[in-house]
Amino acid sequence: MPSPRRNTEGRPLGASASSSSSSPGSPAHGGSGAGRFEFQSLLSSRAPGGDPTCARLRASESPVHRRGSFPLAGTGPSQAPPPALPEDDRMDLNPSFLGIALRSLLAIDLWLSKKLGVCAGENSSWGSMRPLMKLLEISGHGIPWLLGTLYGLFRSDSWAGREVLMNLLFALLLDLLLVTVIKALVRRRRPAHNQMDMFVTLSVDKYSFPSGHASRAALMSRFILNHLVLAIPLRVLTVLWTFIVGLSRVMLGRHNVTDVAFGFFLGYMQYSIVDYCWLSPHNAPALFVLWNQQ
Ligand SMILES: CC(C)=CCC/C(C)=C/CC/C(C)=C/COP(=O)(O)O
Repeated sequence: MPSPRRNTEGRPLGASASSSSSSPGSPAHGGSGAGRFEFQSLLSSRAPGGDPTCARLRASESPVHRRGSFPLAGTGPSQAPPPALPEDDRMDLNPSFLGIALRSLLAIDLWLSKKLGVCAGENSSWGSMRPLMKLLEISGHGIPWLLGTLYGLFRSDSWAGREVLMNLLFALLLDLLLVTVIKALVRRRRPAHNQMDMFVTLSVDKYSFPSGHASRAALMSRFILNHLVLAIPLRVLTVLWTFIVGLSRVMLGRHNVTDVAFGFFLGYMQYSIVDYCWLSPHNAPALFVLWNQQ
């Protein structure tokens, strides 16, 4: 029986290096061809009256299969059809609309975050603004807020003041806990252009989702607006500070935009939890007993 003709690398002719599995830019590798194919396949299987089986059949005719999985197939009518793909592969070729939307959002997020990361290094286009951004970083850091609250708590001589500060402490600890848990679960790496030169971090702070600074800023600002009587300009400044802290995280290259957006959402929701569980000498007398004894 004649053996198949081979090229100089010993591969059967028709099975070139670029056709085995995937190469950058090839459809199987997620190049533009693959994107187009996936989208067409998705449309045909979702169209009214569209037949998902047909979509799958079209998938088996795709360049991914011809070029990647079956290098010698398709050269004559007598050859057996290629074996069906495993279920997982078909799902990859035919992602849900939600999958495409999420991937697009992620791509926009990465692109925008990189564009906005203008203070990520000394040599970046706005590198001279880096010290100011780092000042904003310290203004939203957990340590000054925790130390300031503890100091206020021990110096306060009014019951109302102690109650507010006790809840502020609870809010800060809750924020630290939730951000740590989510970072450890999601494990999204910080952007590649970030320089890891942050002041006092926890081990989970190598992860970026969600932004702890953004959540703390949103939480603190809602707390302050609800519990301090401030003149309008100071209220505006408080809200402005929150947004500037969030923006500075992206400009410093510490975070992607979605990390900060989710951080704001988280901080906003955390205030609702704190407000709902508001600690007072009536519902948590043990916490206030320290001052009763003074
Ligand atoms: C009581 C205790 C464990 C305090 C630790 C305070 C601390 C080191 C907080 C970390 C703050 C920080 C660097 C957060 C990271 O913020 P991202 O905006 O970069 O996520």
